[in-house]
Amino acid sequence: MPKTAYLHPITADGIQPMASLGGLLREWLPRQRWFAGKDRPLTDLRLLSMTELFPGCLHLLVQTGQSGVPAPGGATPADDCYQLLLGIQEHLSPRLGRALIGRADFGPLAGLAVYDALQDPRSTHLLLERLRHPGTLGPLRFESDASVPVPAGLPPRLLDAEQSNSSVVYGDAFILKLFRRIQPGINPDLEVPVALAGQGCGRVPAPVAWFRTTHPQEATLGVLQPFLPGASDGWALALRALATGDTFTAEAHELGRAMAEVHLALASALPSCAHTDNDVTAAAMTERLEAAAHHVPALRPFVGALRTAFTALATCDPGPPVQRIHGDLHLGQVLHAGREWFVIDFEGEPSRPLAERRSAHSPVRDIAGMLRSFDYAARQRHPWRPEWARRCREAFCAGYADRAGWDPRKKHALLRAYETDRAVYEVLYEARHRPDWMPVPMAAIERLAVRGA
Ligand SMILES: Nc1ncnc2c1ncn2[C@@H]1O[C@H](COP(=O)(O)OP(=O)(O)O)[C@@H](O)[C@H]1O
Ligand SMILES: O=P(O)(O)O[C@H]1O[C@H](CO)[C@@H](O[C@H]2O[C@H](CO)[C@@H](O)[C@H](O)[C@H]2O)[C@H](O)[C@H]1O
Repeated sequence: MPKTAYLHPITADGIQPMASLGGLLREWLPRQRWFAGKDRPLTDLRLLSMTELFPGCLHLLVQTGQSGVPAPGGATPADDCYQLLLGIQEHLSPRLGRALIGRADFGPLAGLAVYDALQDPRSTHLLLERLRHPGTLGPLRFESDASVPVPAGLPPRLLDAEQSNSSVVYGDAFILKLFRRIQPGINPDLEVPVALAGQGCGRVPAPVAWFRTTHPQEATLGVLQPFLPGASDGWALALRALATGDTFTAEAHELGRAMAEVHLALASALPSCAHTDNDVTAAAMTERLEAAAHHVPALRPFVGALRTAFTALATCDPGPPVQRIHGDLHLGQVLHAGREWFVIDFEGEPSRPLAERRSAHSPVRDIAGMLRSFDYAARQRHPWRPEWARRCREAFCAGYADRAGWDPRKKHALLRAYETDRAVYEVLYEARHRPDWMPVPMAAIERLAVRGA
């Protein structure tokens, strides 16, 4: 039986348990795929809340402090909060060896093994049990859509994907996403699918249970949704088509239609009274470009030429009204199952503040995200296949136009500005997370700077 003495007393600022855990976590956190601040050393770690989920499993919210200048669009050094699930055992079973974070060598946890509880099927099983029984546990609130029964005993499987968060699949029937980087407020990945379900939009799996915290501030922590068995994501399908020499135009056309349907449903589900003028958007894009170029020197020679895309945006026709959108649309965010496209992960670009991600934007931003993704896919082949990407882009826009009633291809200035803004975001994203991928968005930067399309 694990010792639980470390839980008492927890001082108000959590210093007591953190003294034993801090050193271990400081080593482990920066190595996690979902840790966003890899560009700066982690210098401080503070406990914001700690709750015993069940014996031997702690739920933690920790605040990281980092020294150095944050990348643009990133968090300030003091305000990153992460959600952790830690297992504590005296004797860790060998099958959990890979989950070990370390053994505390002093303080209330001295001698105990601390490990990543998400890798422990016992913990993920008990987490589902908590979600199946709505209620309160310290600052945590477990809630559900009572009309959808979740059976007991579904076997858990932690997804081993390149993710910004962590997901556990239960019996190929449900998937739980545990948000890692926590910001105060409702997460759009809960808010938007709930609202779309209310509209009867079947393109987005509807949340069946979720949990949130009330301390230190209200924030969404995790969402359970139906799992689409046998689904393949758009990225895998596009790469497969490229490998076999197939076109992807029929799929891209259907995807365009599906995305237009989601946009139409979003506009009714979460109506927006905001009117953002193109010149305000253009100013924000210019600011992001300059900040990104400050951080990534390779962008600097292109700044002047790229800026012209934003100048043109400021004076072009206003385009479709702003509304709630997906916010980080790419081929990895769409799943093909049973001959239909589904859209997932409405969190928006993870590095942007939550308020910005929850505000209204032009739907062209999502369209540009998907167009960039076809380019990313085509560049995975050598020699790269520009014609393949061009056809997919055309087909996607044609499908979108069929359903939306307006044609993105006729909004050249808007599309160019949003595509440029997205490519700038991608340069930063790759610089921070996958430097080897930098040539992919940099090729688009060159194309957009030189040819303007
Ligand atoms: N409802 C679902 N059905 C099937 N697979 C899913 C579902 N939701 C997510 N996935 C799988 O989980 C992966 C990660 O989900 P995602 O929401 O994109 O997480 P993250 O925000 O961490 O990137 C997706 O790429 C997809 O393969
Ligand atoms: O899916 P996430 O919410 O974690 O989105 C982030 O990571 C994506 C990569 O996993 C990144 O997408 C970029 O790379 C994709 C290929 O791996 C490509 O299809 C996208 O077009 C490209 O933007 C995304 O930008 C980032 O927010």
